[in-house]
Amino acid sequence: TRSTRPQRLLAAVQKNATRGDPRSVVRAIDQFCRHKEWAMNVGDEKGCILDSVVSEANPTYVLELGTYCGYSTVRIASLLSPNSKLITVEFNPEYAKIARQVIAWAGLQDKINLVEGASGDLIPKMQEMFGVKTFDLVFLDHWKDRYLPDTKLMEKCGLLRKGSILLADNVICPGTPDYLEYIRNSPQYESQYFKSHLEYTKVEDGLEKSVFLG
Ligand SMILES: Nc1ncnc2c1ncn2CCCCCNC(=O)c1cc(-c2ccc(F)cc2)cc(O)c1O
Ligand SMILES: [Mg+2]
Repeated sequence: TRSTRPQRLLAAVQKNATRGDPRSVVRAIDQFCRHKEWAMNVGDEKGCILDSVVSEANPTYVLELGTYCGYSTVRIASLLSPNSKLITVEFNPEYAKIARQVIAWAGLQDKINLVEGASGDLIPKMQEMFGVKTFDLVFLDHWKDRYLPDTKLMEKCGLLRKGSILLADNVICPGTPDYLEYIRNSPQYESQYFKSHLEYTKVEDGLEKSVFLG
């Protein structure tokens, strides 16, 4: 049977990237998506904004919601300091299978815990499963109608501390209107919009960075 797009993306990584070199994995995926087949990675343009937010935050504990093929997982983990951890949550087992291989190719499996399941089910279990108290940075890139309920759930579970950063992809395209409305009007957050483009296109999109004020 015909291969899937994630399988073809993984093949491009294994063909064009150097084992153990995360930046070459990121570059190989961007090349594949720009010249061969579009895929819903955060991409190179928004990826630079992601890099600057991660570098500035220098987080110890990172949560990513929505792994897909592991592009942003590898991109973030490549910037983390030695004792830090990234937990990434993926709902789709096919995506998770590919992401594990992309993460292994980058040589980052020791920094990354990929857990399969729905964010709404797993968020309440984060403390017991991984011994994490609070997350310093959360990257939201999963179902767009889960951004708001999962943010409220993280607040309720005490997973955010004063200064925790939420970085949300796709707030314009496909769009997360209820999340934007909430986070921009809540006195508990200080938000900033980084205007950019939908990955590999000229369509407007952007990242919303919000600092939890506690
Ligand atoms: N742990 C969990 N819990 C719940 N859902 C979970 C999950 N883990 C995964 N999912 C299920 C999310 C599946 C992918 C989410 N991302 C997206 O849907 C997405 C779509 C576009 C897009 C834009 C314009 C277009 F024309 C077409 C597509 C771009 C993006 O950057 C996107 O991130
Ligand atoms: Mg996205």
